[in-house]
Amino acid sequence: MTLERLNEIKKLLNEYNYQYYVLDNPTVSDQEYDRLMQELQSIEAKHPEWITADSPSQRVGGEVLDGFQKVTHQRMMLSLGNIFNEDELREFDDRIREVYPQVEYVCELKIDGLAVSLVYAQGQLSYGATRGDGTVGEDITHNVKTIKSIPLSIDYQGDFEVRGEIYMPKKSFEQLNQQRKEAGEPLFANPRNAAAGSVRQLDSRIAAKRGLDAFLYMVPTASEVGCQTHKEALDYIKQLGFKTNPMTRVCANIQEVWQFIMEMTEKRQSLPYEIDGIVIKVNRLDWQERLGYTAKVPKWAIAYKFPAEEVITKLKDIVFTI
Ligand SMILES: NC(=O)c1cc2c(=O)c3cc(F)ccc3oc2nc1N
Repeated sequence: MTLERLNEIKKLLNEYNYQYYVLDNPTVSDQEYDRLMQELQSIEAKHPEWITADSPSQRVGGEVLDGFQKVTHQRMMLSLGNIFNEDELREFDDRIREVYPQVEYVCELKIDGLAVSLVYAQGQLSYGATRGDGTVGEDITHNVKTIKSIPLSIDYQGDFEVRGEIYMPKKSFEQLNQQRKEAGEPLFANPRNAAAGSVRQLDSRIAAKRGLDAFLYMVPTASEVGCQTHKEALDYIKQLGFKTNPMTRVCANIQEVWQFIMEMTEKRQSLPYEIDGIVIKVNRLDWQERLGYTAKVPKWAIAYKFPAEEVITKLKDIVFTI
């Protein structure tokens, strides 16, 4: 019966997507994947009433919108306060330790992309939205669906939101600018602009070809699903099938945080995606709540920003001339 075959193929392709795009560890050849996708699309062409929102065929894009809908975030999407050196990091730590003398942090790479909120209902992706002004963002669901590491359905039946960063890997960025150069089109200045320009495309077929990816890093209702710490929240969404960043590290104190920052400053150039800093978060979720927010930023997290590249080259020059 072709409906059984259809469901069997969907299960296979979703599994292959997960292995290839989330685990970065494909187990089948591209040919085998394409053959199955063609079989899926031919069955769906014959039986459009069998097409579901989470079918792998929905990833290739095809919707062309005439404008973006607005979405109001159930919880504000704030940005992070910035610090730029070790002294400011210690000041951040001092402020936290006034309330909690012993505090464990989680350090994450600060992916240089654009923030996204993914909302699921009854296990299906309901919508994806940009941060916008923190309260109202743009509905970019049609383009989010083309990002193959973002699951179209999850094994969680209640309402569920997860937030992260959509980014363009360096390789995709170089390929895209090479194509644009050959086509005589203006180049993107950096992967962040290219990612932002791609998710703002009204035609999802264009976004589908941009090689976008995403890391998820925040679960607003983590404590409601039984997580005590931010690290547990990250592990929770990972087991739901979301892509989380493998470099994340729990640090027992601010010395270990600074050690991580030094290590990542070295490793930064070799990463397959751009980062513009390190995000440091208090690990315990109840302490995050207690520490709270200012009008614009959380008090329990901070972004250490790397010095801009040109500054580094200038400093080298100065040292050289002296
Ligand atoms: N770019 C990032 O890789 C990244 C960004 C944020 C945020 O913007 C952010 C904003 C908040 F209000 C709270 C936590 C956050 O955590 C974050 N964690 C990250 N890893």
